[in-house]
Amino acid sequence: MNAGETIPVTVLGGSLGAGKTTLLNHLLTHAGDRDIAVLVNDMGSVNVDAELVAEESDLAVGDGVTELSNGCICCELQDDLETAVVRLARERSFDHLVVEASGVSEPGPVARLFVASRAAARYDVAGLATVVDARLFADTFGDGDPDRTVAEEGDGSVRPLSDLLVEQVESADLVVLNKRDLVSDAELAAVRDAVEALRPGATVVETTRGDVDADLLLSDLHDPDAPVGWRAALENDTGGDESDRDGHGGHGDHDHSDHSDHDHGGYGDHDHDDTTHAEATYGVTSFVYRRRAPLDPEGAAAVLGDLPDSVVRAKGSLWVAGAEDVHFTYSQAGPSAYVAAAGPWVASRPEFEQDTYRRNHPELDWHDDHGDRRTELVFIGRGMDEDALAAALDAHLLDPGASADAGDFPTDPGEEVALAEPTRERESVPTTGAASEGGR
Ligand SMILES: Nc1nc2c(ncn2[C@@H]2O[C@H](COP(=O)(O)OP(=O)(O)OP(=O)(O)O)[C@@H](O)[C@H]2O)c(=O)[nH]1
Repeated sequence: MNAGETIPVTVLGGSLGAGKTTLLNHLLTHAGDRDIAVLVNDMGSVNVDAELVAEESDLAVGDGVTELSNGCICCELQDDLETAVVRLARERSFDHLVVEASGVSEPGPVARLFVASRAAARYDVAGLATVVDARLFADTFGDGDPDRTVAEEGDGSVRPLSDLLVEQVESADLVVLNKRDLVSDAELAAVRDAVEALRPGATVVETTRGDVDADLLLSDLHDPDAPVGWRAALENDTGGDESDRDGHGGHGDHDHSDHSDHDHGGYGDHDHDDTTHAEATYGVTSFVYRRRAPLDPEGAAAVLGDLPDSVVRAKGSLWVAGAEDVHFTYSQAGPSAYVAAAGPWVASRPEFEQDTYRRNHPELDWHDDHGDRRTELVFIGRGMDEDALAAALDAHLLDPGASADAGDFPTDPGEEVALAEPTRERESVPTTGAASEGGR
């Protein structure tokens, strides 16, 4: 590398036991004459992964492989990671850096480190690769063994594995469907469907024991502008002309403004996002439910806490009666669904703040009466009964200002409550190969 040149970085993510270390070893033994530096993060105090990688590749820890232990690099080890990568670039010359994030790290924040820190001057993100345990994914989003749908976070708390799987796929440029040998063709097709829906446009490859093509993995795959599935649906939808968004034109038989026979400010629709590759290729559809009216809290919680299995992912904003100043966000992935208080609506802030905000965000969808208050949810799934889903939510629409008790909904910014969550038992979480393959 010449002075001043940046080093490409590939961030490797994936759930616990998905096969990241196996893939890394495959990569190191098939790297040809490339000089690859590897940075491995492991959750335990002993960095098992670094040792395994070093062992199999004849590299000593501290030589080609640098270890960071005792934490998750997306949160408490960010500073260490930054220091380590800057030091690495100073002390050694190499062609490519691969960072293996622990199985519970979110790859996004790790990648951002290389864009927005001291490391940015030395590195360029070439891609985010997510290794998916195809077996685990099929189980989590298929029939679902609830005991397996839990992962432990760095701080010792638990969160549904399904959430993490979804996030790791959503941010990937390359999705490696590993453990091909443990799924049937039909299961693999279903996993591909879901992955395509969550991350349209990502490159998807199938591997056994991480036998990924080194050239592909190390190539420049990163598209920072490629939106994740749900965001793509939302953006495609809001990108339409105003008449579409008002439900007065455009999407013909998918326009459900007639579900709300009372006037909610003339803003009710339910549109297909019919532009995605996933839909054309895999029969995966998404649609946006958007209403300018508050939802009855209890009814909304009942519907959104028990979505049909056909929905793989749902996400968006909620306007909830009884808490009309709180902008709620909603996120569902497989068997888990959460509502969080994101803070006040812009329309609930003092007027001068509203003006400033709107000046700085001209794209903000603003309604004369309701400001930015809205319910706007995108649903991604296979074979969804969109009419039934829209009707189920419409049944709980109230008039703006209607009194209601928002009882269980969170109100402090950042506070989150579960509308649905899988069984939270730690002992069945696959943390090693033996455990992840047990019970199959
Ligand atoms: N059957 C099968 N087993 C695999 C495959 N790839 C990896 N494994 C096994 O799965 C287990 C976990 O693989 P690792 O490479 O350690 O996974 P990891 O993602 O690095 O795991 P963590 O670091 O704990 O997150 C090991 O026992 C591997 O031998 C595969 O394609 N098929």
